[in-house]
Amino acid sequence: MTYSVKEIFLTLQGEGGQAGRAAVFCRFTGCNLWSGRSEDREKAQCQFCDTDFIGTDGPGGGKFETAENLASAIALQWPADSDSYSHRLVVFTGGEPLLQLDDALISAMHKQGFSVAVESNGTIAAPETIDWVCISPKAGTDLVQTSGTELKLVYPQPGLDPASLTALDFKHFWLQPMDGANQQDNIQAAIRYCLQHPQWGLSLQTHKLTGIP
Ligand SMILES: C[S@@+](CC[C@H](N)C(=O)[O-])C[C@H]1O[C@@H](n2cnc3c(N)ncnc32)[C@H](O)[C@@H]1O
Ligand SMILES: Nc1nc2[nH]cc(C(=O)O)c2c(=O)[nH]1
Ligand code: SF4
Ligand SMILES: [Mg+2]
Repeated sequence: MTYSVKEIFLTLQGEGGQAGRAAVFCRFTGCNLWSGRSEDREKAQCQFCDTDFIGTDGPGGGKFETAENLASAIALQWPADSDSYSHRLVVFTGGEPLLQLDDALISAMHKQGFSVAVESNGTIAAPETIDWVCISPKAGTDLVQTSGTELKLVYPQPGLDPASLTALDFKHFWLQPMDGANQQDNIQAAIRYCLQHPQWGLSLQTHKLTGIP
């Protein structure tokens, strides 16, 4: 299949349980919960997105005809230093990566020596061979992927109480303050919630604090 990619870049994972780790990010084009156009935001199922995932015009973006071609483009971003080989990590995100991430691409990344992580909204089942599954549920949508490595809830979301998620099969539970107009209030609210509900930890978007991509 042909993969549509907005951008590919090396950075530090900014969020969740792998925050601080070097990773190549592959951001796929397109999402099933929003068109990505500002004029459609009010009627979208997900209205707080902080990301441009339209088109293939970002750094390293484009159309990739095969899994092997895309895997090679991702691997080229990793530092050449041989000591770093065992730490190879790719994070597939978007947009919604599970619209495109398939067994062929996961397998091609494993052949290149990469651990494979995904950031998904949980409305599409994740292939079982993914090494690190981060699910970030969205209010008013059907959660299909109810297990994984970490559940990262953008907080607060009217209509989605964290307590309704705590019985799901995840190793880690994070509250990530919603970025936007009320960010400072949202950070304080998330801190208060974590203090009272210790199953939850705080996930700050550290790449925004440091100004890296
Ligand atoms: C842009 S999304 C792409 C992956 C996938 N579509 C999803 O929603 O999980 C990457 C991460 O950013 C989070 N996110 C998006 N907008 C945000 C915002 N305004 N504040 C905090 N986190 C946000 C998402 O919940 C998700 O965990
Ligand atoms: N540094 C960095 N970490 C991230 N973790 C999740 C991201 C995403 O947009 O999916 C993201 C991102 O865009 N940048
Ligand atoms: S589901 Fe993810 S990519 Fe899609 S609009 Fe929401 S935050 Fe953005
Ligand atoms: Mg992001």
